[in-house]
Amino acid sequence: MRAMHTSPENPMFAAVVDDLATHGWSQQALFLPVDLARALAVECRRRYAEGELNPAGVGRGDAQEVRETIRGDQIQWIDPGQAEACDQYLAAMDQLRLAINQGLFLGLQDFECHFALYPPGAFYRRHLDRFRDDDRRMVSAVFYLNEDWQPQDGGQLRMFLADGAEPLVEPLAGCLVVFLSGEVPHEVLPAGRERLSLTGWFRRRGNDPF
Ligand SMILES: O=C(O)CCC(=O)C(=O)O
Ligand SMILES: [Fe+2]
Repeated sequence: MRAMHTSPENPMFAAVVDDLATHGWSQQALFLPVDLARALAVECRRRYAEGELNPAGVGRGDAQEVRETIRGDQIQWIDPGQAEACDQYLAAMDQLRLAINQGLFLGLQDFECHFALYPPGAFYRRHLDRFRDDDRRMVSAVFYLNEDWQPQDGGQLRMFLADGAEPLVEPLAGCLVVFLSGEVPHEVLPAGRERLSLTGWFRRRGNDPF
């Protein structure tokens, strides 16, 4: 990846920070090169074909359960050192984490993220990304991997903003959406074709002394 995309001076990072501060969300149409989105899509499809993705759950810890009437995506958490494309993505997101900390003083400590694959017809009903018993998730970030996505393919992300606006985002390859996890309810509309993304959360340190 070219240095431009991970430099803290990247004007796109400044735009994300500014948008988060003023509107609670941000959309960057070409946050990372489409080549990287393509490599991530290949990696996601490979893992799906090998049976590594699992139906996503709702809730947290022992209370977690699969409920396809709420969400129908299949996910796999990613770790560093598994694939070059994933590592490039994680490096970019770490730079973004530092930029957000510099601009908004959120004290973001880490970033957790998973591949998500919505088979045709899958959706995710309106929800907030923060758990009742765990408020470490501060900022949600979704990076889309779908080339040639058409509006009639559905699968848009709809956000419900405090001012009543309900912006829709097409899940187009290279696009990043970032929003405040505890403040922006959102939903994924039914996707007419397979829809791929990387969904993640910047988290602050927990209160737990361990
Ligand atoms: O894929 C998206 O557009 C959003 C996914 C989402 O809301 C989630 O995984 O919590
Ligand atoms: Fe969400």
